[in-house]
Formats: sequence, structure tokens, C-alpha cells
Amino acid sequence: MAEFPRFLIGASTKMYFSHARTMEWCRAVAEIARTHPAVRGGDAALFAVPGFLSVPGALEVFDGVAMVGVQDLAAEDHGPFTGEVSGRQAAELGCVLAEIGHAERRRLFGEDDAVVRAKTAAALRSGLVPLLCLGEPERGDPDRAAAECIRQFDDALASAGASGLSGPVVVAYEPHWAIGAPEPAAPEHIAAVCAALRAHLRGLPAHAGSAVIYGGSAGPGLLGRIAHAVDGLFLGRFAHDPAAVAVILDEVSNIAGHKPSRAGSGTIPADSIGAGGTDV
Ligand SMILES: O=C[C@H](O)COP(=O)(O)O
Repeated sequence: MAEFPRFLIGASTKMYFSHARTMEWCRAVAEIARTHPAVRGGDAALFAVPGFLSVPGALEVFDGVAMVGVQDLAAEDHGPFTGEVSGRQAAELGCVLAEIGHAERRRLFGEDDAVVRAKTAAALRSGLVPLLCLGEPERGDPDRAAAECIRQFDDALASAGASGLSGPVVVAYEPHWAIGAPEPAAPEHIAAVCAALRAHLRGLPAHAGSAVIYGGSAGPGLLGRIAHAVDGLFLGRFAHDPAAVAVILDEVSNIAGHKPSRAGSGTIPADSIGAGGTDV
């Protein structure tokens, strides 16, 4: 597994788009990845997490320019599990990441810490990087949020550790209350929690090379305020317009001390970053 660059910028399309629109989005983002100096110069890497049915197409479109992940995986590797998708199959196709523990999986599909633990071990067993979503359910004090996230992290890796599985993890800090909201958590809150997570990870040689990124209504304008404490962003609605991804890469270039490219306009129309939910 190659080391991640300074910033990882990823997006999940959740179940917002049709397959056709997902592929259109993938093609636009792949073109940005192919041409943007932040990616070409190695300051950032992009990843995309489309719905399962769009994964093979996304792998083709992003070949060599961005990583692709799955939004979920089975806790088991193979067998009589109708409707499940094995991490082994995802890895076989060329996926790099498997998203685990998203707040929506916990809230809507009853996934608890035990499920997250089993799926994290399954991802590592399959050679996938867990894209491990952590976050406190209620808005509150950053110290308590950090303690809860560290508890969730240690719990998620417990079975993997007991089985001797190791490898980098992409930790997506996503406070549940900031997902699907009009705006992200406050930069000071994000920075405090992510700094604590990074410090925790530094003490875990089994997971050397891990990254801590922030998600939850993240979009253009945020990275510059939290760059000292995070390794990137996990985008949702505010990446639906591919131009927003280019703008965020421009921000990476600015932080890294390079000039932004012509690939990003520097601004995106206000109506393109409004709350999503009806896109197909
Ligand atoms: O998977 C991405 C996160 O849940 C963030 O989604 P959001 O930016 O639409 O709140």
C-alpha cells in the first residue's frame, strides 16, 4: 500500500444519484484528478465511494487517477449471505477502501459496535483500507467527543488486533449531528477532536500510515481552517457539483504553497452547494 499524500479528499455519493448521474459525476471528478496540480504534484489524492452497482464503472473511469471504495461490506468473506457484498470481491475488482460505521448505517440499519468491529476485521482481512467513520451522536464538548471517538476506534480495531491484522486506516471523524446539516462543526471543535485522534494513532505502530479526515457538511472553505489538524476531508452533498472538488483542490494548492490551477474556478455558484437530497 502506497503512503497517502498530505491530503486525502474523498466523497461518497451515498444513494443520491442514478447510476447514469453517478458515472457522469465520476467522469467529471476523474478529469479534475487528471489535470489538477494538487493531485499531479502529489499534495492530494482523491477517492470516491459510489453505490455498489456503480463501482465497476467507477473503477474504470478512475483507473490510475483516484481510489475507489465501497460504502459497506459484509462481516463475512464468503458463504450463504444473500444480499451481502464481500470485501474480498471489492478488493478483487480493485477497490482500495471500505466504508464502515457510518452514522446512517448505525441509525437506520441498526449497526452497532460489534458489527463495526467485525466489518473492520473483514476489511483488513480482504486487503482493504477501512474508511472508519467515528463520531459522537450529540453536539457537546470536544474533549468528550474525542474520548468517545477514541473509544469507538479502539473498539472497532479490537477483533482485528486480536487476529493479528494490521494496516493503515482512514479515520473519518464525522460528528453525527453535523451530517446532512447546513454547515460543518466549528473548526475549533474539528481540530481538537482530530488532533486527539491523530495523537492516539501515532502510538499504534500496527496502523502506521493512517490518516484522519473530517466529514459532516464539509465543503469549500473549510480545509484552510482545519488543515493543521486533519489529513483531508470526506465530502457528501457539497461534492455533488464536481466544481466544488476542484475548488477544494485549489485550497490544497494554496495550503501547500502552490498556485491554484485553472481546473478550479476559485468560486462555485452558491446554489450548487445547497443542501442535497433530491438529486437523481
Ligand atoms: O459520507 C459523507 C458524510 O456523511 C457527509 O455527508 P454530508 O456532507 O452530506 O453531510
